Amino acid sequence: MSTVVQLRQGRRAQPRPARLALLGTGTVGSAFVERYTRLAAQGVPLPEVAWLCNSRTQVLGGDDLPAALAQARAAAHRRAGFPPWAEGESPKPGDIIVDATASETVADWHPEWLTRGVHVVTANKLGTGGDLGRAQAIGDARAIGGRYGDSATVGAGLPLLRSLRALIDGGDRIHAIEGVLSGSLAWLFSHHDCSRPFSALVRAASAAGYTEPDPRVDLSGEDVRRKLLILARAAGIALPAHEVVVESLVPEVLARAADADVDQALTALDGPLDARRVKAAANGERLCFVGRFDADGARVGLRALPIGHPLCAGNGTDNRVAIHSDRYSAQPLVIQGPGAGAEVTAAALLDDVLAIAHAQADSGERVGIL
Ligand SMILES: NC(=O)C1=CN([C@@H]2O[C@H](COP(=O)(O)OP(=O)(O)OC[C@H]3O[C@@H](n4cnc5c(N)ncnc54)[C@H](O)[C@@H]3O)[C@@H](O)[C@H]2O)C=CC1
Ligand SMILES: N[C@@H](CC=O)C(=O)O
Repeated sequence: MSTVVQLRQGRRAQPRPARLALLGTGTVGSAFVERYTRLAAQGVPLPEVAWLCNSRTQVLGGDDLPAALAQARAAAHRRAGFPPWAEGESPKPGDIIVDATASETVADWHPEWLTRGVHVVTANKLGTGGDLGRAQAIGDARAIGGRYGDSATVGAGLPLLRSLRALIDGGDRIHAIEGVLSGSLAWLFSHHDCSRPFSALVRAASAAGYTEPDPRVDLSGEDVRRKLLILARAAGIALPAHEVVVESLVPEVLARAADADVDQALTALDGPLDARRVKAAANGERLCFVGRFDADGARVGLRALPIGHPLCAGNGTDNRVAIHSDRYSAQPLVIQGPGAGAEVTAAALLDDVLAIAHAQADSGERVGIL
């Protein structure tokens, strides 16, 4: 074999390093950068962060990620136009998009990126927890294209989706899933003793990074609906969003408030929820926000449960979820642990990034080592 042929073959075999783009530099995106920086300093091999983007700007990653993050977060508000990441270089097959936004626009891109062989790792639940058509497009695209890391979308990385998929891969059918799926609502109802207004607790949960960017998404049951849809669809049930019966906690005046007025309008929660708390306590019950699907349908709402009820056993932001399947029919498989917070969510995103990087290395695909 001539030297030229050897050189050409050598070049072809050399994979281009995978690059990572972080979309979203808010609570979760910032925790992602913090954890990434810490892991990199520990010598964990990670794909290079090439870009950081938010709704206002796109900046290059480079060697000093915290500085790039600060630059992105300081960018001025922009009124209109394409999202900044849509105006720059397109990701290539093997690159990894980390979606730490709550954006419908970004979720709409998930199937497109996957089809192009770009991997998607997401904390944004709208991809598979929103419109059924989009969730199915993601399912089709991940079967032929990039990998989809969704650990952060349910339980903020608790091994829920992973366990569910392992049961299904092992031949089990899923009969029902029921549980406390909202970390912020779990925290709120475990702290709600009427000594402080419920609205003050909501502000505290928001400041701690447990709520969605708009806390009404949690309080309306919408966030739990999304998680229930993600679980049901992962179990093979093509459940449309409108078939989940949702009991919202949001009074009309809060639901209609403009974004700037939400904080003030939160006080509309105080009277009705104090009344429900007092009634439940008088009956020896505790308030729990529960989601459930089974053969009879799917339902999300606030329930008053006996204090010793297994779903009431968690603390703080704990999610507690029971999976009933063929092998777990007499007693369900129960998974419990912190289900909200920027650090656990960022850890779940990085777990998925690392799993993709390892799979790339194993299969000889593009792999980037920092
Ligand atoms: N806080 C938690 O415990 C958990 C949060 N999540 C999810 O993480 C996601 C992010 O939440 P937070 O960080 O609290 O939100 P945030 O509001 O603090 O940050 C959102 C970021 O997305 C950016 N963004 C919005 N539209 C964009 C677009 N079109 N293109 C690029 N960037 C865009 C914003 O500029 C901002 O930087 C949400 O989808 C949430 O549901 C998931 C699991 C747990
Ligand atoms: N707002 C969510 C955060 C995690 O998904 C919750 O309260 O559980």
